[in-house]
Amino acid sequence: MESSQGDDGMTITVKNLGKSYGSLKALDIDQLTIEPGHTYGIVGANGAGKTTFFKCLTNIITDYSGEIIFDGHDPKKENAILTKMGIVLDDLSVYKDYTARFNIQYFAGLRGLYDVKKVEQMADEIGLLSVLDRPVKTFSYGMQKKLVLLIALVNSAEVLILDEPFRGLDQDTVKWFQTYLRQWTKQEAHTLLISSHVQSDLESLCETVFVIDHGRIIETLDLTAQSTHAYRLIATNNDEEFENLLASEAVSFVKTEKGIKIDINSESWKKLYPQLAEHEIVMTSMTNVSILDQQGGVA
Ligand SMILES: Nc1ncnc2c1ncn2[C@@H]1O[C@H](COP(=O)(O)OP(=O)(O)OP(=O)(O)O)[C@@H](O)[C@H]1O
Repeated sequence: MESSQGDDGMTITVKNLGKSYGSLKALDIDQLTIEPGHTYGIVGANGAGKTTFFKCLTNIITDYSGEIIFDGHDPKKENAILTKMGIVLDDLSVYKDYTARFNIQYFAGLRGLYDVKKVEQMADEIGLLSVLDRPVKTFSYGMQKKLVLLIALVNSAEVLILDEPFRGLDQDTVKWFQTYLRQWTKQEAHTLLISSHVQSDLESLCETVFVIDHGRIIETLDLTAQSTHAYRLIATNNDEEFENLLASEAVSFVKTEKGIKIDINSESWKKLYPQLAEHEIVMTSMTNVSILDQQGGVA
């Protein structure tokens, strides 16, 4: 088994990972590596297997087949390795009868780390300072979400695993956490793995995105490599003529329900674009296509 030492961060390798609920195969991942110091997203439809995957990674689910290895350590046998991880799952499992401050102290104390000033400053910035001494059961969903995120962030983790971390948060708080995470991931050896149904969250935070479908990783998108492409959905006054022109000039395109998808940075499109007027083709709309909608690219 491979092993890395010191402060180089943690490599997570997944091999032949399988998890079933009764007859339902919820997870079936052949091979996947999470490199230290990188940022990863995971996308997939409801029920695709994201939470199950995160629960296996964090040892909440242990009856999986195959292996998950952290720097040569099997977390099922050596669960101390999990103290290097900060985890936020959607079920908000904290001690609800106790105060927010107790929960922060308790979970941070498990790692022997607790910087009161840092915690209070962060709590202040996200509007939790005045309620730190209230029992968590009196918190709204959003306040509880802020608390579990705060706990994950103050714990000086090397790896953050965040399942839908921004669901239920207001826009200002989402921006605060995104800014914090961007700074956090810039520090060497910090690794982020995040799921979100909001594509812009992943685009702004992740270098690599795994697409999961029925428990399988069906695609791995390199968002850094795709940044040179700029896909647009274009509608015109005469789509049929427009498509003929694109085909005759060898401009790659995909016809979708919402319009004709084109990489407007491609050389062939740049050459064709000035000719549209000659052919009496007028663009009636042009909208951005998210990178994560570009799976499979342009034909
Ligand atoms: N405890 C459980 N018992 C039985 N089936 C389960 C259980 N947990 C999850 N499943 C099933 O496993 C599959 C994967 O669920 P999972 O929660 O991992 O999906 P997800 O991608 O996180 O979905 P969502 O985006 O809706 O949160 C689904 O078909 C789900 O119904």
